[in-house]
Amino acid sequence: MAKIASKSFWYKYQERYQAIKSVLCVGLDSDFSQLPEGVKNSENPIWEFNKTIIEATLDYACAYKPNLAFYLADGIRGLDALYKTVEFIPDNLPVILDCKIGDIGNTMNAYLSAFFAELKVDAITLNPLMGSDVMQPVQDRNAFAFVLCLTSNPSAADFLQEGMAEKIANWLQDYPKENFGAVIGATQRANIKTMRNLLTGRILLIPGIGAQGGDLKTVLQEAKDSSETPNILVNSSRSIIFASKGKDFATAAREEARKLTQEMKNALNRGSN
Ligand SMILES: O=C(O)c1cc(=O)[nH]c(=O)n1[C@@H]1O[C@H](COP(=O)(O)O)[C@@H](O)[C@H]1O
Repeated sequence: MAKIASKSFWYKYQERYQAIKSVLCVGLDSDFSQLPEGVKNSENPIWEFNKTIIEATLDYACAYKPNLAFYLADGIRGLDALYKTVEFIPDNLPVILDCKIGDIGNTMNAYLSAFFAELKVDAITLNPLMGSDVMQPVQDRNAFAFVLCLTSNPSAADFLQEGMAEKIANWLQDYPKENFGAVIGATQRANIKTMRNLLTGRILLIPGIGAQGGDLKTVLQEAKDSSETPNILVNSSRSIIFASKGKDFATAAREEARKLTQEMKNALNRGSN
């Protein structure tokens, strides 16, 4: 099995953070139905939109996270947009494909070939419900996955009550931090600190601020690691990319990314004083 040759997600994240001190992950949830009217008539609307959004937000992004669902929903054209998007993002910015996969070994290997060898993303999101079968192929390739641990949706409480989130966090301790991070939803306010303590040294991907209502300052205070790097990525999708649906969508996205990055820097600095 070919190992991932390029610099791994873990190192790309650390270097990008040190270079621009931003923990912002721009979510490319480029839902065709939500695109500005002016873009919808182009040959490949999602690609045209993404290119403009990436150019507008590049200075503030620590990482990008396209969500596979929105590309599949636009058929072959959407997949073409996804390939073009991943290729367009500069190599020093890590790309996380949000695909939430988790399956038996040979199926996992097919997914991993598709995403790491063909599409060439730096990391994926992974659903651990099937057990360790889903983790080993990632580690064997020296790839990187964010394991769903405590999600941002309302029904995540079902798993919390069963102690699943803590179980997954404890289970992760047997796997290298260079290969596995964890997803912790920003809406899980009461549990973020506990999860961070169980996941020391690991990169946490935190979705759920903005449109889903998670509180940015609390999240940053509780989720940041005690090391030199906060080891967090705070994802925002709709509130950035659809900040405006008019002709000014690129400047509106840039302004939203700038504002969020500044708010995050302030909150992180305040915590360290
Ligand atoms: O894995 C994810 O990224 C994810 C996990 C989770 O618990 N909650 C969650 O919202 N997400 C994803 O994060 C993004 C959130 O988008 P916004 O609510 O528009 O910022 C979407 O792509 C979701 O699929």
